[in-house]
Amino acid sequence: MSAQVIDGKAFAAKVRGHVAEHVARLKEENDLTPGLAVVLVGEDPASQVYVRSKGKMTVEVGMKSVEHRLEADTSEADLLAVIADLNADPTIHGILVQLPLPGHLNEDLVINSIDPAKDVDGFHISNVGLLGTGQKSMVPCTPLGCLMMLRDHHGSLSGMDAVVIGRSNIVGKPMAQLLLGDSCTVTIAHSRTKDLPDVVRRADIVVAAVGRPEMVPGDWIKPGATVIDVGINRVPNGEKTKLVGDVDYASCAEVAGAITPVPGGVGPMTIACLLANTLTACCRANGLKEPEGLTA
Ligand SMILES: Nc1nc2c(c(=O)[nH]1)N[C@@H](CN(C=O)c1ccc(C(=O)N[C@@H](CCC(=O)O)C(=O)O)cc1)CN2
Repeated sequence: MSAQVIDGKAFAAKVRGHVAEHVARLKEENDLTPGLAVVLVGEDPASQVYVRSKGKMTVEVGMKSVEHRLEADTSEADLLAVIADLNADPTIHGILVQLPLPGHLNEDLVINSIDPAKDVDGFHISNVGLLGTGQKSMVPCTPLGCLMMLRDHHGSLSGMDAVVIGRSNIVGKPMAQLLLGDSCTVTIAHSRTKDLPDVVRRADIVVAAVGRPEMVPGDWIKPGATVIDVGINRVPNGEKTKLVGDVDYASCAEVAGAITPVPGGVGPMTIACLLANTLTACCRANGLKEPEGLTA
């Protein structure tokens, strides 16, 4: 068997197209422009690339884009002051602090200082609680992107066995909540899980989010299962480097029914969902109907 490749790049372009249509309508009918502010502290090269892409795509869908680039040694008080200003700015509907932050900054404190209604990353403790209790919240972008691809591929996920490998607050835990919300039977597996290969072999849906290059081989995958690879690992490739996921693509693609590639799978959906969340936040802030199909 050779798996169907789920093209995240094409799907993300479609999502951004829907967002752009809604943004144009908001402008025409309500004289409103959604605004997204991205805060970057320090000079991490990968973060700089992601922040540049976010700004470019924000403008491409017709939204207002604001960037705050702060020195790596910025104090917590100064960072909190930037966030407080953005919280108070009525033209800004979404605020995102690019992670990881330099080690001297308390990530939880910083994230929880963002107005939960503008927390388009869905990392604020209030949004975590709302998602966990099945209430309307801002949903973290990467898991939301995975859910959209799964719904698009399967239609209903009800009754399916899903295994999420990884228990991070940013991906693993919210992914499990979303799958539960769609009535999957969900297992969260991690580094201490006993008999991990057997646990994964039971799954109709495998979401790999461990951050270990090519950790999941094809013989862990149930024939026909859907494999969503969240990993983005840069590994040596001769004199250069290449990107690989958390699953061994070649062997998993032989067994799976469908699989996301790396690059071009989950990654592009992260930024598309960030734009979708900013649009949703703008609609909620103004008491307008939310766009359909762009949130959980
Ligand atoms: N505040 C946040 N910080 C971080 C998040 C996040 O969602 N919010 N996620 C990641 C980084 N990230 C967005 O910020 C991100 C990662 C990867 C991609 C992507 O499109 N990847 C491409 C490959 C890109 C490459 O060549 O390096 C792909 O998979 O095809 C987009 C966004 C950590 N920080």
